Amino acid sequence: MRASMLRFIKSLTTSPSSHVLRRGYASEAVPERKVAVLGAAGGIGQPLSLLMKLNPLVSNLALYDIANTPGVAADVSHINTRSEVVGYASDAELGKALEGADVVIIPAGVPRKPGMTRDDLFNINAGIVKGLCEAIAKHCPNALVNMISNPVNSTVPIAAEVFKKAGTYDPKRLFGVTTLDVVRAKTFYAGKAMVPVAEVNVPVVGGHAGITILPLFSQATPKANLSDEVITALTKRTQDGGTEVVEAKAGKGSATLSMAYAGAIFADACLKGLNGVPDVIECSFVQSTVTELPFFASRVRLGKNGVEEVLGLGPLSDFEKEGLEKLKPELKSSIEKGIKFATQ
Ligand SMILES: NC(=O)c1ccc[n+]([C@@H]2O[C@H](COP(=O)([O-])OP(=O)(O)OC[C@H]3O[C@@H](n4cnc5c(N)ncnc54)[C@H](O)[C@@H]3O)[C@@H](O)[C@H]2O)c1
Ligand SMILES: O=C(O)C[C@H](O)C(=O)O
Repeated sequence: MRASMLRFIKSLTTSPSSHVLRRGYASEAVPERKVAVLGAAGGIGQPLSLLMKLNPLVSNLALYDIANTPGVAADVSHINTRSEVVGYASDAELGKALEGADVVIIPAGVPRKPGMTRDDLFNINAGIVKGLCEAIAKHCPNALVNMISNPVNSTVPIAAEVFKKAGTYDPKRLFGVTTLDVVRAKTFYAGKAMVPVAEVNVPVVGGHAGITILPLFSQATPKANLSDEVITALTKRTQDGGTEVVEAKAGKGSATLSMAYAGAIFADACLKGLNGVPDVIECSFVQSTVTELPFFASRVRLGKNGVEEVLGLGPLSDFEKEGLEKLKPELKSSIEKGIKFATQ
């Protein structure tokens, strides 16, 4: 997945776009696909919009934000790639931004400052996500929704409840984006295992906050003989990856560039699945029966209708089994908090 993303970015800088459209993303003509980014002018939204503009699977790119959209849309629209870009700048234009969308990516909402947990964002972001999901239910109920806004462990259940209330809920079409946890786990593992990072695979399961993020380094490939101490340190660094960035940015927000990259990887996987590309697998926080919790992140096979199959956890080490049991109460309460907010 990562290699193909890098390939298409490279190809776009060296080839005319007509050439790019013939490249191997699908054997037949590349179908029309509309992607909407909600929160497109933000720290994540801007580089994510750029990356979606570079993606040859996208034919229409709708950029929506409540502030600064016209400048971002004008800027991105000048790039000579396939998609047509339209900016939508106010609540009144949200419906048009969403109409006909195949994939809706939501990075709208406030980010953390040092000392905050993701749950501290709940009071502001829950309302933002609820409003945007009500509009999705009305204007593009069949879209695949990629939820980036934090706290993901609660915003995904909020979205599910909004869609249920509107009668449009399809669990196959709602995704919490946890790809950044996988991106981090791969990078940190490659550094310790001394293996080429592009070849690394590490599933990350659970949720997207602190100890609910559970990287399964026992299943990492290429295999490496790492000590228990190193695995413990890698696990902690992956769980604290967001905080590492929040602290380094010292009050100027959280991860934006690595998140845009991760969001673009996940949206690309959704588009490939919709287009019928086989064996597209990414980790995501989805409705699940893998554990007793109603939502859980694990590897998911993507297809023409979104989630084709939620894959199981596979064999866990004792350390991972312990981590799994430890994360459940926190994840459960974050899910319940989201459901309560959306149903009250
Ligand atoms: N899932 C993840 O792995 C992950 C990673 C990084 C950040 N995040 C989360 O993503 C969110 C955005 O982070 P950021 O750094 O881009 O923040 P930001 O403040 O830079 O950008 C947020 C954007 O959302 C817009 N916005 C606010 N309310 C809106 C609404 N109702 N409709 C449309 N747009 C609206 C703002 O105008 C702003 O442009 C935060 O909640 C952050 O915690 C998640
Ligand atoms: O840490 C944050 O607040 C942002 C995001 O969830 C991340 O993992 O980087």
